[in-house]
Amino acid sequence: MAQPASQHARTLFDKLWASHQIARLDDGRSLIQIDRHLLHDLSSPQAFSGLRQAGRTVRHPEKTVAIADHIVSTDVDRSDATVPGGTEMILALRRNAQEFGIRHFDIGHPDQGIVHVVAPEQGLVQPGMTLVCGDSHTCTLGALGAWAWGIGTSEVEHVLATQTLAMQRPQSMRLTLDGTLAEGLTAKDLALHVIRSIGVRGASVGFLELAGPLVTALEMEARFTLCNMMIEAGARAACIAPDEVTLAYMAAHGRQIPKLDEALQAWRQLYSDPGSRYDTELKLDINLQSPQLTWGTNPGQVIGLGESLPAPDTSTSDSERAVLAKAYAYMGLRPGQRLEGLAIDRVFIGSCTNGRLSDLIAAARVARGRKVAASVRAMVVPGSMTVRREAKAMGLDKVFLDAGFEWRNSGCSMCVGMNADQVAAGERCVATSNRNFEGRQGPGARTHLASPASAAAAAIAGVIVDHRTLES
Ligand SMILES: CC(C)[C@H](C(=O)O)[C@@H](O)C(=O)O
Ligand code: SF4
Repeated sequence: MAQPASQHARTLFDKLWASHQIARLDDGRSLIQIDRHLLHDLSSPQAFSGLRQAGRTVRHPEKTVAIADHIVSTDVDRSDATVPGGTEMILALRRNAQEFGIRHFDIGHPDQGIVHVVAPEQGLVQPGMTLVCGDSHTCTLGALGAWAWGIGTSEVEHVLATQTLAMQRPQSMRLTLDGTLAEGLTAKDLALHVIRSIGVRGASVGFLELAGPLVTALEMEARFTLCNMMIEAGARAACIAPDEVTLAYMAAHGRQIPKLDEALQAWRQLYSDPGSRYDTELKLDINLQSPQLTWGTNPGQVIGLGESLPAPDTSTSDSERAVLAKAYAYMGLRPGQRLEGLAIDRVFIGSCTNGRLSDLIAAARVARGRKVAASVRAMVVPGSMTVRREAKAMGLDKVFLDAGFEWRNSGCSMCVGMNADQVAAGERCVATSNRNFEGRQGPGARTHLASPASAAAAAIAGVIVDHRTLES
């Protein structure tokens, strides 16, 4: 029988909740202190309009940071011009940041990029913080031991005005990952495999702690990738307790944090005490041997290379059958087929999932000295201009350009069909991003989510292929 949770043993979430709860409200909710608020071009203009209409102002501009990323052009000689309606939003964010005195990583800023890439790079996320942004992939930032989650537009307005949020204490869960990853597989393969295993609602909680040997073995950037994908399993926030890997990252990126040395010590207390229990506990024993890619239209429809696409069986319900049939029709695939050898048209390497330096290094390892297939248009979009600069200093720009990849400026780009970077209807794209929903990369676009190495290999081969057969 399971041991009852010890009275005093607290989970990481218990600690984060207790240290940010500033009041209990009569309706059963609690008022939570928000340490950092990130804004982007797409989800903030409406919130500012509401704020103005209510005659309010920004309570803590110094805790608020704005970043232009979703709608911006990624052309190397870009301006504010982008898709219809987009420029207005870029200008609105600029105006709002200026008027309320908010630091802004605008187009042209040397460190502009995707909000979830820029924030940790610039030391804007710290272990133990509460951090919110009007964006579901804010869960990425919990990799540093922060409680970071995505909020809606009315909540954005509330945080702007008060630097707090009223909320019910959310359900919490710990997912422990144990086992092995074969050589050449990455956090992206692991994340896709986890979502395949537990389903797109398998971790539908407000707070998910990721733990276990497979998690702690990951480098910091790989942890961002894993946490980033957990919203696709339903988790609003995903968090990894700070350890030496986290603290080394903070020592490098948090130099402007006052009393950093003391902070580094304090962050060591942010872990789940032995004997503490989450509302739900789940453990996966993983033995991953092949690259994982999505074949369908949600991030749980994943297959390992070497496997055949699933056919409905006797245990499949009618509604599941309908979902499968729709995904197959949209993707132009059939049960029993394999992904290897499937011809592709586009490759996208970037996004807040896999647009960091280590991702570009992994892709370049495959691309070096090779050529993108004539039938493929492939682009590399660094997650931030900082990443772009660092990659360039390593000569990666040259590797990609020589191979025939486009080497673009930073932004959300082809992860989301909201700027000029889109996949045409019927085209098949291998993408390192996190969502493969119908129309996500453009109406009728067919997306296969994959790791940077898998994406680079597909660009070279012109078909889906196991990158380990190419790597030099
Ligand atoms: C547009 C934005 C609000 C959205 C999100 O919430 O995640 C986007 O970033 C995404 O990845 O779908
Ligand atoms: S890169 Fe994609 S997932 Fe990330 S914030 Fe931008 S649109 Fe959302």
